[in-house]
Amino acid sequence: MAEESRAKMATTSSAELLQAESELVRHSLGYLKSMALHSTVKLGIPDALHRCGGAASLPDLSSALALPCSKRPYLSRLMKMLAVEGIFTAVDVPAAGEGEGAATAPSVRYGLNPVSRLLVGGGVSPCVLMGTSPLFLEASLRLPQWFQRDGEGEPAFAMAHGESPYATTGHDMEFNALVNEAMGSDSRYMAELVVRECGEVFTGVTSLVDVGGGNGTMAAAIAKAFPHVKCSVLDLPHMSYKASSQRMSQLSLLPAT
Ligand SMILES: C[S@@+](CC[C@H](N)C(=O)[O-])C[C@H]1O[C@@H](n2cnc3c(N)ncnc32)[C@H](O)[C@@H]1O
Repeated sequence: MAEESRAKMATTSSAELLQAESELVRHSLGYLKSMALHSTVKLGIPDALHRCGGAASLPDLSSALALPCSKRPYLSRLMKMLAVEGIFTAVDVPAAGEGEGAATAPSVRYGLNPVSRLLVGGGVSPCVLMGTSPLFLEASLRLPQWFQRDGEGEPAFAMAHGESPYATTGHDMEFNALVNEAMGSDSRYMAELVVRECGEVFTGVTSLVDVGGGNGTMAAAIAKAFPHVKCSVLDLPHMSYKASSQRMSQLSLLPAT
């Protein structure tokens, strides 16, 4: 062991060393929290809880998800982790009856909270899937090299994939759909808030252009709520515009060249 490390260990208590080591392990595996959230969306857990009335015991949730019996015990770990992270609620259900004669063992019911409710019925699930997509994860692994290069230089995504995310959406249709759905789902949710909370900013406005307006979700919501505003969306030609947006007379689409 290097002299310096030995000196450090001599001045640090065993409890502190154990705590420090467990902090490092916790942070090194921190990406598993993102992957647990990714699994939640892929497995359809928020929708399953919603179908169960908003909360369910583990056996009921397993049945609703139609998981193979061999995997059911692991659902408990996943749900416990997600509840600790604030994605679901966890309520202890005490045993019915006492001692040996108890009719049921103590159990836990997991339920939706404001965070996981955003994932019901699709909600903003596409944002979770985009954030945890392999292309973005690979880009994040380029961060050390990005720091080592002088100047602003290429962003980490371009270092990993040789082009910007919006160039990739031009030829990778799966990634294009992922990005469009993520942006659209976020805009749908944000549009509601913008219209409800910030309506006064459109007073006196007769037209607007949403530059980089994606699939036109935000512009369509503004056009619908404020019929006096003529809205245009400028975006790259391969963005898939919502059919409903195209039908609105005061909304036009301007493909960028
Ligand atoms: C972060 S997304 C925002 C999407 C949209 N505002 C929304 O909330 O759904 C950025 C948008 O900018 C668009 N974009 C990127 N480069 C562009 C360019 N050179 N000209 C026009 N739009 C561009 C992308 O296609 C993408 O839709």
